Amino acid sequence: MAHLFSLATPPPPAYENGKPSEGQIKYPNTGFFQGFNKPSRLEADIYTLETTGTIPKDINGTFYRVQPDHRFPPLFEEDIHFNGDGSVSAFKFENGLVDFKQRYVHTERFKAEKKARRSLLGRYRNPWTDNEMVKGIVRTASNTNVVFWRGVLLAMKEDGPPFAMNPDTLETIGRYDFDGQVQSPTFTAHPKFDPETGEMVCYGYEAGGDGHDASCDIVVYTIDKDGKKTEECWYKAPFCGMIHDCAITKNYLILPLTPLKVDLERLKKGGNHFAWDPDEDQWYGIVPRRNGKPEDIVWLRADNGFHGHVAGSYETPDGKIIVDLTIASGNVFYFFPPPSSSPTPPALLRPNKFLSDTYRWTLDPSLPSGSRITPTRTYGTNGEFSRIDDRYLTKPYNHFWQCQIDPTKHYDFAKCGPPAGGLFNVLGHFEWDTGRKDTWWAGPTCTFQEPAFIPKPDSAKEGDGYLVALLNHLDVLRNDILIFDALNLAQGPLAAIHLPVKLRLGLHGNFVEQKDLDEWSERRKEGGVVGPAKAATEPLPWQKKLIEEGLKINGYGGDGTNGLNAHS
Ligand SMILES: C=Cc1ccc(O)c(OC)c1
Ligand SMILES: [Fe+2]
Repeated sequence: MAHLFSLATPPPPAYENGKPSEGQIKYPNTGFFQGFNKPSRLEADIYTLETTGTIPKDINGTFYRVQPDHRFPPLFEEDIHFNGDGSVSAFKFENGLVDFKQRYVHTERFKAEKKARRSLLGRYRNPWTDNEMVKGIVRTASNTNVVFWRGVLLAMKEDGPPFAMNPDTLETIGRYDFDGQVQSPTFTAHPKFDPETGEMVCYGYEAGGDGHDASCDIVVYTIDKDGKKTEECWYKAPFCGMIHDCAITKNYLILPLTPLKVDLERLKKGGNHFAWDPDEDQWYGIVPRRNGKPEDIVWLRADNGFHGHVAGSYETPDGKIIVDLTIASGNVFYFFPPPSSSPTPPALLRPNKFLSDTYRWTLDPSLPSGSRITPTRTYGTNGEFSRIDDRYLTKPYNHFWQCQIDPTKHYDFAKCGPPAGGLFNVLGHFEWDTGRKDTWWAGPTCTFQEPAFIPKPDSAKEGDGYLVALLNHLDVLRNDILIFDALNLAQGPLAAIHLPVKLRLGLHGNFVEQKDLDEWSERRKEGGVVGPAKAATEPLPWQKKLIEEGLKINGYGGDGTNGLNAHS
C-alpha cells in the first residue's frame, strides 16, 4: 500500500494473535479472503446488464443463486468461506434482457452483527466461540442454497432452519418454520422436489438437540404441494457426520453420510465442528418416503470416500434404487482435518488433488442394515456440482451436467494465482446411454460455478433447454454469466451477460419460471388465496429450554439481538 499512501503512524496488522486488531476493518490476509475470494459485501441493483450475443427470448424467469460473503471481518483469522453470510443474487431474464439484484439474507446473525458493526459469531458451527451477546440465537448464515417454494425463496444452510425471502425484492421475511410445522434445529440445504406429486422431501441431521451437539438424530419430513406436512419420522445415524445432499425415488429417500465427524468435546474446546475420518466408511441411509418408522432405516456401507452432489436417482422395475453422485477420493474439506492434527486448521491454501468421479450405485433396500456394497459403475469424469433436468428427478434419465476439472488444459497461474474454489475450468454434459462427453473449456484464466438447467417452455423432452452458469474471470476479478444450448456445450456459449463487478464463489442456485413467480405472487398477496408468507413466531424447542433456564433471547421473530441496544 506504500505506493498509494503512507499513514502517519504505521497501521497494525489486520489480525494479531489470531484476533482482529482494534479500530481497523480489515479481512484476514489468507486465501479465503484475498484475491478472487475477497468479500464483496455488495447489495445492488443493475438494470439491463451488458450482453454479448443474443439471449434466447424464451428464457423467461429468474436464476437465483447464493454465495457466502462475510459481512464483517471474522472473529478468527483462520475462518473459512463456508462461515460467510448468505448473499442471494437474482438474474431476471425477460425478452432477451437481464436485470441483476443482490441482497444479504437478513438472518438473526446478520441483524445482530449489523447492530454491533462487527462479527459476534465465531467459528463455523461452533457456538462456544461466540460473543456472549448472541447466546441462544439461531446461528445459521443461510449461505448454501436458495430454492423457490410456494411463493417464497428459501435461503438454506444445513446447520439451521431456512430463511424466507421475497422472490421479487429479495427482502428477508424471516425464519421459516412452514407455518409452525417444522421445529427441527437443522434443515438440509438440498431439499428435493418430486415432479410427479409436487412434494418437498427434506431432512435435518444432527437434529436431536440444538444443532451443534453431535446428536445422531435425523429427521425426515415431507411437505405436500399445498404446504401441509404429511410425513415426519426420526431416525438414528451410526455416527454424527455430514449428510449434505440426498436423493429421492418414487418410494425412498437416500441419505449419504460422509465420514466427516462431529465431536462435542472438541466443540466445547473451541475446535472445528467436523473432522475427517480417513478410516471410516461412507454410508447410505435408505428410508421409505411414506409411513416411515424409526426402525425402517437401512444403512449400507462402502469404502471411505467424500460425497459430492447427487445427479439423478430412480427405481428400477425390480425394486432396486439407482443413485448417481460424485465421490472424491479424499477429504475435499481440507480445513476439517482428522482430529489427530492441530485443533485449528493449518495452511488454508492447500489445493486438493483428488479425483472426483461420478459413481452409480444400485442399492437394494431389502439388504440387512450394515451390508457392504460396491458401486455398479463409474462414469470417468472428474468434476462436481452435477445437475439434471429436474423434471426427470425420480425417473430414469440420460443427461447430467457438471463443473469439471481438466488439468491438461493450460492454466495461467502467473495471472490468476491458485484457482479460487478449485480448477473448474470446463463445463460438461454427459449421456449415460452413449457415454458421450460434451464439454467446453473456458480458457486459461476462467473457472465455472455450478450450472443450472433451464427447460424450454414448450418442450417436455429431457435436456431440451439451456444451461446457465457463472463464469469467474480469475485474472480481472469479474464475473460473466454464460448461456449454452444444454445439449451442445461444445459449440460454445450462445450468449454472455457481463457483470461490472466480481461476485464471490457461490454454492447453489436454481432457475424459476416467470409464470410460477407470477402465479404465486397472486396467491401470496394480501387477501390472496394463500396469503403472505409468515416468519416463525415461536422460538425453536431448544431455545425455549434456554429461555426457561432464564436466558433472554430476543432473536426469534424480533430484531435479532440479544442484550444489544436495539436501534435500527
Ligand atoms: C458444499 C458443501 C457445503 C457443506 C456444508 C456447508 O456448511 C456449506 O456451506 C456453504 C457447504
Ligand atoms: Fe451442496
